[in-house]
Amino acid sequence: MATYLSRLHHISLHVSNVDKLALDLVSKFQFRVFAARLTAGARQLAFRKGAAVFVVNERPSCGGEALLPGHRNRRVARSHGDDVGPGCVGGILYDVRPHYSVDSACNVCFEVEDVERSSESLRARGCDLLVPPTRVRDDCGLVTYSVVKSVVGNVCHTLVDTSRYRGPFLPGFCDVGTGAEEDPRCPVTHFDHVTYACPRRSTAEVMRWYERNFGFQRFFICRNEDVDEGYMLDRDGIGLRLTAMEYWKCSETGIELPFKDGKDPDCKFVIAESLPEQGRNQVDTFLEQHRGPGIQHIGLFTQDILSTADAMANAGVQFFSPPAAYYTEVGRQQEIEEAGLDPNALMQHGILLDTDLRVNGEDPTSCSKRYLLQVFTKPIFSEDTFFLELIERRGATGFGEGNIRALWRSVQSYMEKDSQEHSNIKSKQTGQH
Ligand SMILES: O=C(O)C(=O)Cc1ccc(O)cc1
Ligand SMILES: [Fe+2]
Repeated sequence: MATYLSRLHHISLHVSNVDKLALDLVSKFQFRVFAARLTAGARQLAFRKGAAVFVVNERPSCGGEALLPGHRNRRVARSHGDDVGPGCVGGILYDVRPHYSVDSACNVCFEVEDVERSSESLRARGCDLLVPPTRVRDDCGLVTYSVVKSVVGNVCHTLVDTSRYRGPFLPGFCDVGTGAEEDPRCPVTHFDHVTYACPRRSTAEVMRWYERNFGFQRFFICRNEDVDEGYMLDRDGIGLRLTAMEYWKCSETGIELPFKDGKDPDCKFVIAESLPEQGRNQVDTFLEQHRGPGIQHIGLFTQDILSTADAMANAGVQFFSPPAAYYTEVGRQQEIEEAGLDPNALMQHGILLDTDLRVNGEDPTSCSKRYLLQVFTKPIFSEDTFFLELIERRGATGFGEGNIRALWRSVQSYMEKDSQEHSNIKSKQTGQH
């Protein structure tokens, strides 16, 4: 039996400069820092927007962790079944310190009911358990966690059971909430999806790993998608294979969940692989600059993409725009207006609209339109690697073909046209560090 994941708990990023990313998350992306763990050997900050939580960890800039104070303590912390008082632990908690030379989003942490049982069954299935079940406690209670290595590049999954913990986040983190209200202009509620960039011909193995170990289920992005090949975009300059999976179906769990309609918002996982025919592309660039497969982007679900993009852009977030012709294509203005939106407002921030026509029930003459609105931010680290996406779903639950093409083009045209200028800027930035 695969391990049952209750929900996504947080996603962690490992960066060389926590302060820079913290500033971006707070001042540009409107996240709020709410918990921190600052010890001699670890800097870990937690940021929240709705149910979307990022933990930002500082990675050593050189030499690896042997140089860090607290290293010996960390070993003690990791022995099976130890109770760890977080005050005495210098090293990083709830994750492994990645031996990685570039900034990276590389841990998707899941809440599970029984860390010990889940870890044991993952180990029995041949998974690489990087941290065995470990208990951490403070005045607010107890948490158990373990860390398992994913089959995708440097990605790991922390499994955590917080059912016996009452504090603001996790033991060892102190509350640094400022008490500020959420910005109503940015109604981001949760992580919508995580997209992996993977090498050619690796999708099937990745899918099998997640099916077998976490019970993920494949879902089709498009009706004409091939079961074995996935959704292939291999014409018009696009060379992309996409395959999508979700980690559970709400309807099948039969469990009462705390969200509004009784369903936790589920986070989907998308595997992106580049196809060779159309030349070098954004997935190849990711693999090269990230130095291996990993999380390429994360979709933030917003209830209002226009006001979110507007507020974020005013705060300095840069978005990719599709080629200008996108908004003047035949029928596009009408499509946007029919969705009750202003074409100029969408164009201002490069927001894309996809329409999905659904037959209502048995009656083929009764159709309703479902809309999907998306925009990609420019990469948030100094390499052309990880970025965020805003996504608003008005009834549409999957991904739209039109938007995937336009998203692809919006990134591709930036990479191609600006490659020279961009690499100059990047080398200047790197020089400044
Ligand atoms: O549509 C989405 O949100 C996707 O995540 C699909 C996608 C994946 C990778 C790309 O480089 C471009 C588009
Ligand atoms: Fe996406």
